Amino acid sequence: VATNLSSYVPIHLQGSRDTSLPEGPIEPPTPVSEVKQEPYNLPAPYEWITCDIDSEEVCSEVYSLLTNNYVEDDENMFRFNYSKEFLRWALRPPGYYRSWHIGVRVKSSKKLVAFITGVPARIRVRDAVVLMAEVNFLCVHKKLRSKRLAPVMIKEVTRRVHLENIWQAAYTAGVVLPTPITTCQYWHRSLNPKKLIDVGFSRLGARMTMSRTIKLYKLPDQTATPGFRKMEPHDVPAVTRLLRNYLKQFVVAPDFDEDDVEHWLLPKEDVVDSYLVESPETHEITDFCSFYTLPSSILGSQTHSILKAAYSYYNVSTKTPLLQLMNDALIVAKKKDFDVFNALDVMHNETFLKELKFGPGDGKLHYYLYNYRLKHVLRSSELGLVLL
Ligand SMILES: COc1cccc(CC(=N)NC(=O)c2cccnc2OC2CCNCC2)c1
Repeated sequence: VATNLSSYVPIHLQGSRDTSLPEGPIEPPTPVSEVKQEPYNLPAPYEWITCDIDSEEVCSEVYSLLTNNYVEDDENMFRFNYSKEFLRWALRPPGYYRSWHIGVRVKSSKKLVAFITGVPARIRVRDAVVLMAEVNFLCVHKKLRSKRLAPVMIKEVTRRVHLENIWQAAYTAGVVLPTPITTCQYWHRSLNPKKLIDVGFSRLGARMTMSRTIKLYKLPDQTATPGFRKMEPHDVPAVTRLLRNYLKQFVVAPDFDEDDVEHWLLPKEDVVDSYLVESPETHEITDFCSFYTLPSSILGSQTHSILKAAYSYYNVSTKTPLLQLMNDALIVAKKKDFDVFNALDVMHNETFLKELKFGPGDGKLHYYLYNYRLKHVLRSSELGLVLL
């Protein structure tokens, strides 16, 4: 029988799609003593500066650099506007290294013109818990673009991570680089549709009036779930158990302990909100939802300057349907005057997105692991990691 040659699989590859490199670290660690001890060279006018984010002055410089030069949407209408409180939270988790908060400044003027950060995180990949750096906030001043600063900053943060005997990293990007472990679609749920249309974030639907649109997105005044309340410090052990158990089902997920949960998930005003469901009968904590606060500057509007956005963080549903839990999250976000609630199609989010009237965003967020090989690209629903 003539075989269709295009479907021919060489004998040594039959049985499994890829028998070459196993899943796991690609390059083995080297002794820390063999890591380059001195910083990489910068172009002449610039120098490295380790940013002490605790310092009000330095934090303000970092805030201003990001506010004016960090990531914009594809149509350059919005720019992320991380607050100083948010940056201090994001950059000082348990075990953080000040040396991983890396700035570049002009030698003469001392002006901060670029930034990149890492924070340590225990990330589980299938059954392996790996200590990694989460790399974020890579930013070069608009006037210094294509001076090849970004590649040397990435090398420098990698060098400083290696000096702490850490050999893997995780990061996201809106652009495709070699090789995403997964690609997520982002979704938006209007909370203040009139403002979103006024500033050009959303458009009035066909055959839709403004009043019809406002009605479409209207939410109840009160949450629906009995026992739904803000998370409090005494809830940390129970939330840790609940979250660890839930995250087990995902291929890649943080390996949170109680110190991590206390830092990343206890409510912090204008930074992170977290709620849980405590059963009125048994007082057992059965469900959890959280979102972080990341406003965006509105670049071309006379009437508004800030878009107040909530970003879905970690959600756990064991008794309350996820749909109802997330609708309660929308209700509290609306009451806190957020304009929009954003979510990626990670974990089980796709089960509620359409039904809760999220609309697809116009871009994708790609996730990457440095120096760790996965045999197959993941479905976004296999991902249990949300980066800031
Ligand atoms: C609305 O204002 C924006 C300002 C800048 C960029 C974008 C589009 C965009 N790039 N959005 C996302 O990356 C995104 C969409 C939904 C959920 N998380 C997201 O990104 C997070 C995680 C990665 N670091 C930035 C924040 C929107």
